[in-house]
Amino acid sequence: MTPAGSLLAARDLRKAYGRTPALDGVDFSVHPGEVVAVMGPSGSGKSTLLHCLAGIVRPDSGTVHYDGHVLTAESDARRSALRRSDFGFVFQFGQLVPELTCLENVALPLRLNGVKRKAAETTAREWLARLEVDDVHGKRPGEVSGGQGQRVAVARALAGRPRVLFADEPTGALDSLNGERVMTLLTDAARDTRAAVVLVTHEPRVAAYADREVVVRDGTARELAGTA
Ligand SMILES: Nc1ncnc2c1ncn2[C@@H]1O[C@H](COP(=O)(O)OP(=O)(O)OP(=O)(O)O)[C@@H](O)[C@H]1O
Repeated sequence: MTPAGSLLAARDLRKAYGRTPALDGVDFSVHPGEVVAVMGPSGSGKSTLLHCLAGIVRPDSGTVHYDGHVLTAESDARRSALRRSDFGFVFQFGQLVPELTCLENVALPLRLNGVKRKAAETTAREWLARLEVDDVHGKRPGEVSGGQGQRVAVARALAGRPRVLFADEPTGALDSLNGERVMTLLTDAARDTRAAVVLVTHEPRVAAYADREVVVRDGTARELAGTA
């Protein structure tokens, strides 16, 4: 069972790395179009939770439901396919392919999902414009600034119209002005497309863009009062 209306929900997730417990009975859910911030101190289990929710890491016990699938019961191949078709990812660093232009980077996930080159590049151009970086089409990631590169990464994550966007410290490498702009563009675009967003951050000013905040501490999660 998943909470009514939720798109992605986890129940009683537990995960240890050897003798180090990372998750110790975590419940979590997110609705379509909702942005949920996952906060907590360093080492509290935020990234592990994100990786379990996205089907990258298999928890030791507990379940993850996604849109009628029990993600935790699916094969590795099926979880990879779902990740490619339904999920988008934005990380702090190094996610663009250095040999490709920014336009090709944004078009890449669409191409991998079978979209023809021309259509993929048209969509990629629209997303680069939406993220206010339409001047970097022909440049490679090494030739653009950190803020521009992060906007390209957000464009790439959203261009495939993911139903869930996973963002792990998406502004961690940016100055505060760039960070705020990226968060505004990211959350506006996600809300427009009704994507659910799982946003891992340790910065309250980034979490402020979320509809709800969940705090992970010592492997357990609780709702931050007043944000639900
Ligand atoms: N691959 C791994 N192998 C061993 N231990 C790990 C691994 N990944 C995480 N851990 C441990 O699990 C716990 C939770 O780590 P996790 O990365 O989920 O925390 P976090 O809240 O995301 O931390 P940070 O904010 O520093 O990124 C920590 O004690 C960490 O050392």
